[in-house]
Amino acid sequence: MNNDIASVRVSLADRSYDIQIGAGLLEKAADFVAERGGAQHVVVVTDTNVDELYGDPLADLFVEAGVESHVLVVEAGEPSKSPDVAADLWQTMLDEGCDRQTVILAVGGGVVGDIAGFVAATFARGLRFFQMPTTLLAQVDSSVGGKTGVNLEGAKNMVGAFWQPEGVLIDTDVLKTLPEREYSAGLAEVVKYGVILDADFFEFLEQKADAVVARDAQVLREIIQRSCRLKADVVEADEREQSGQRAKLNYGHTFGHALEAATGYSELLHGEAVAIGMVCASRLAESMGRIESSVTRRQVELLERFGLPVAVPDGIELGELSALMWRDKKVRDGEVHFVLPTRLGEVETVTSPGDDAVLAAMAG
Ligand SMILES: NC(=O)c1ccc[n+]([C@@H]2O[C@H](COP(=O)([O-])OP(=O)(O)OC[C@H]3O[C@@H](n4cnc5c(N)ncnc54)[C@H](O)[C@@H]3O)[C@@H](O)[C@H]2O)c1
Ligand SMILES: O=C(O)C(=O)C[C@@H](O)[C@H](O)[C@H](O)COP(=O)(O)O
Ligand SMILES: [Zn+2]
Repeated sequence: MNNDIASVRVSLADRSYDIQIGAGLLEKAADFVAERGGAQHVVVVTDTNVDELYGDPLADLFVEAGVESHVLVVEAGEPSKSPDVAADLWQTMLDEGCDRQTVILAVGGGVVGDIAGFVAATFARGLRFFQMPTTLLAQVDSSVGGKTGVNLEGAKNMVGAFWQPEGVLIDTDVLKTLPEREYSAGLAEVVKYGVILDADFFEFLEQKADAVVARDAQVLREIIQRSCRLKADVVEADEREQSGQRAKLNYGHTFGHALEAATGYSELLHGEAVAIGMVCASRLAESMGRIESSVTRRQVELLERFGLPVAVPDGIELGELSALMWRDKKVRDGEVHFVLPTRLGEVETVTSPGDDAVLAAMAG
């Protein structure tokens, strides 16, 4: 194992925690939770793919550490982020004798992290919770910041809670087994950070694009650390999305979530929908005269280089997408709010730009 561990602190008063990033950290999982959680009983929530790859070594680690553990496995994929699956997990935990001393460890991608976090926030009115993200998307985004929840039909993440983990352990080695399409999906959220917060980071991604695609270990580690720091800064400033700052992290998501809902959460991956959504949002900003066309062009080129889609797929009715946007959590006083770029590295929120402009942005 490479002992070089990077650490990112998320400072949230009594809810502060560390994100540890390094190669081979999976083998520290049991100690990481036991040291912080003082845990005697850990419920590991994971999915079928991750369990197949990492379930056995993980279970051995808990035995060696003398910590009793149960593994609860959900079906891999977005449909598992549902109220029904949450209810199954609550019931199983009750049947297994879980109580308020039980600690939950999410091991998987954003689906596992979001549903395990939601169960942690709600079972017995709240359990201690840790994240071990295993997709790039989860390592750069979903494991940090405490948004947890499930989808309703036609409305993404509509039921949930803010519930911070008490620690996040990121083993960059597990990305070696991540399928190409899932790796690309994670890169969409990485590009997002460059557009909304950090033009230098965007340029770094452009310059290192080949190394990024090749999953170069050093570049990956830098990307994960910088992304976690950028997200932590936003979460520290606006933990519960009240002041408008956290809404920046939603760039591309008003279009993206509508795309995911319109396709039944099964055709497009979240990162793919966000990639298309960012291009739609940028085009919308361009049509309103808010940015130069080069801002959109550079996003399109980088997203394509990373193997991501940049246009609404054929067969999706644009009017239906537009209607689904009214279920966005950023709707206030009957107005849809879009996060739009003002230049690379900066965004602002714009209220109801008009249906025609929104439809035109999606049409391309
Ligand atoms: N809470 C947040 O702040 C936040 C942020 C961004 C996204 N999200 C949510 O995250 C979800 C998407 O997460 P995701 O992209 O990680 O998808 P995912 O959790 O579905 O994981 C993608 C796939 O990769 C597999 N997998 C996971 N780790 C693997 C590994 N190391 N090797 C091989 N296969 C592996 C999984 O089994 C799954 O099939 C969406 O529901 C999205 O809404 C939440
Ligand atoms: O952490 C946040 O805040 C984000 O917006 C990050 C997004 O990438 C993520 O997809 C999030 O789950 C979207 O949140 P929602 O509030 O729009 O459901
Ligand atoms: Zn997202």
